[in-house]
Amino acid sequence: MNLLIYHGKDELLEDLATFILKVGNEAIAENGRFNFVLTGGSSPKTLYQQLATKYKDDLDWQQVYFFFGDERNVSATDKDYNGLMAAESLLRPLNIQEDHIFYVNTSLSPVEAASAYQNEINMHFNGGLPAFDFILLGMGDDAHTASLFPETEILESSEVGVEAVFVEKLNTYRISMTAGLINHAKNIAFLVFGKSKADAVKQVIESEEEDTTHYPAQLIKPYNGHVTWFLDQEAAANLNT
Ligand SMILES: O=C(O)[C@H](O)[C@@H](O)[C@H](O)[C@H](O)COP(=O)(O)O
Repeated sequence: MNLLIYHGKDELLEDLATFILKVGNEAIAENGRFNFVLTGGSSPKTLYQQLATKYKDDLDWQQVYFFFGDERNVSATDKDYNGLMAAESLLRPLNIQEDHIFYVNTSLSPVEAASAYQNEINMHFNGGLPAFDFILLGMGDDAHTASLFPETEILESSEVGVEAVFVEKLNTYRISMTAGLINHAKNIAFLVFGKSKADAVKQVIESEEEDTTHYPAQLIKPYNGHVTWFLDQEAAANLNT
């Protein structure tokens, strides 16, 4: 695990963008495509905007295939739809062709949407192991990541796939990649800002005992890849390092 702590957001975003571009250029050079999983939430918006402007010429974006680590059970036109935020801040500005963007089809029921998404991923990887080149993750102040929320059944899943998750405290369904699918990625980066996340960051990164039920982000341990934490000083405030 790499732990990068930044005083300012600008430097953090510059380093994270540079990391994404490095992995992307290597993936395209090696395989002719870059399989990139986006996160939702508010933290990545500025990063996405910068990738689409400041860094638009630093990667052959038309060779990138975009996926989502999770999606809310709302219409694709709803402001809370992760795909819409990404489309507005990154995908449309870069004119990414539609068949290179894998949105979760929330017009289906959550279970059907999860199954359909898993099938799309399996087809994209020709039925082979779905090992994404890069998965960007956020983390909530309850240590959830993607939609791996505390005390939800998906945390027990041994599947390498996508599942519907009923999140009690939100009283709604989410569709999420499982930890097993995320952990097959070659590169994983957490992007975590702010004081409200400091306790969760400490529990996930430094606690002695593993308690994945209450701190699900602890499940993220890539089998063959690397996980890097991009933290601002506030989110890292409670760490001993
Ligand atoms: O659908 C989502 O909301 C995300 O996938 C979720 O896992 C997010 O990354 C965290 O909730 C952090 O969200 P913020 O970046 O808004 O703090």
